[in-house]
Amino acid sequence: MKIGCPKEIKPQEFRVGMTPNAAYEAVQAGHSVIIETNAGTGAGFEDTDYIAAGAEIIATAAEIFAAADMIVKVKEPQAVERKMLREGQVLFTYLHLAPDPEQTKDLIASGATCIAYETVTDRNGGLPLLAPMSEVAGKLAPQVGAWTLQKANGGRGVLMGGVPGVTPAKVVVIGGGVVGTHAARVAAGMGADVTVLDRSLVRMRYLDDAFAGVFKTSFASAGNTIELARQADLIIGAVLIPGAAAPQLITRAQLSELKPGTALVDVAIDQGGCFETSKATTHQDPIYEVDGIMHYCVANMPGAVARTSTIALGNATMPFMMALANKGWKQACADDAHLLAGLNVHAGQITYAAVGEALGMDYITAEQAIT
Ligand SMILES: NC(=O)C1=CN([C@@H]2O[C@H](COP(=O)(O)OP(=O)(O)OC[C@H]3O[C@@H](n4cnc5c(N)ncnc54)[C@H](O)[C@@H]3O)[C@@H](O)[C@H]2O)C=CC1
Ligand SMILES: CC(=O)C(=O)O
Ligand SMILES: [Mg+2]
Repeated sequence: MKIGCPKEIKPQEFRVGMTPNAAYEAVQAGHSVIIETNAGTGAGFEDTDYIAAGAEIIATAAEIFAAADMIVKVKEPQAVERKMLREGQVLFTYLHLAPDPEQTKDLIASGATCIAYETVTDRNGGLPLLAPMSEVAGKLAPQVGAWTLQKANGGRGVLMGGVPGVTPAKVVVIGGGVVGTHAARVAAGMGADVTVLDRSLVRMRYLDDAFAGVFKTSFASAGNTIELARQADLIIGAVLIPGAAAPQLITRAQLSELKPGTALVDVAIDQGGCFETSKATTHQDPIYEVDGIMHYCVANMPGAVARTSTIALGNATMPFMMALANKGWKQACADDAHLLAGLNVHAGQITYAAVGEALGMDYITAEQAIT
């Protein structure tokens, strides 16, 4: 199979879909790998590293899209990339379709087979291709939250860890999964007073066992959420219902109940965001204010630490990419229900229920798509 990896074109996105190690693995298995020139530079991988791995360097994305049987990327294809996809081609990347009708319509129109990293599952009920980037974004969230809290950035002027004689910042993390746990650990490590809200009692039992004394847990009822939000300096949104649009847990009307200059970091923005007033921002212009409350809503947070993120993502995607290349997408998905769970669009149809439901569009099941 010919595997193609274009340079990411989303603003300030420095990650790359294939590391030289991934290229080497594919080449050793008899596949050919084409990489757009300078695709890895932002993550510290030079064209010469890919050539040493046995890949070929290609001048333009257009040539990659035209030649490759499978495109491996990081972020959802941008409009110009979607025009280059074609029927029979496999796209393996993050998609986040539920809040994105335009992208969904373009992928349907392309006829391509689109497998979304974020809905591939594992046998423990986890999301193995989302997890590494959730670990990164979770660890970044208190860091960017602390920056947003600084007075010059519109924040309350509260230091995360406080100082002797002054209490630390109160941090509320909504959603105690991968993002939430990593965010809570780092915020607690900075000395903040941290509470994690979740609706899963099973998850909260685990968090309490593992992190008692580090951070507190609380059930994410609407009442508890607003009560803790009123006291918070920093609120981190980290909920997920896989594949679906994020539930909105703080409304615009409720912003007036928060302390002026509170920082909201909505990591769940790639699924539409869990605060009513969230809208996606970029690393170039990451924060904005609504009713005196500062919002940070960057949809590709891990791009800020592109080298760490690229290597972490590549470690996770490699076995799935190899299965797709070695067996072809249909056999690979037929053999592995967890990879099949990643199928979001195939040959002009949505194949993931939560995406169809979120967008009010027709869908078939992934099982129907492979039979
Ligand atoms: N902005 C960015 O750059 C990035 C965003 N993300 C996003 O962060 C979000 C969280 O991802 P993960 O932590 O990996 O998911 P996860 O599945 O590990 O955790 C989500 C948690 O939310 C909880 N939850 C669901 N509904 C809830 C509700 N109404 N109230 C309270 N808790 C609720 C679940 O019980 C679960 O524990 C996802 O939308 C993911 O796409 C992930 C990486 C990077
Ligand atoms: C998960 C995701 O959207 C990202 O890493 O950018
Ligand atoms: Mg998006």
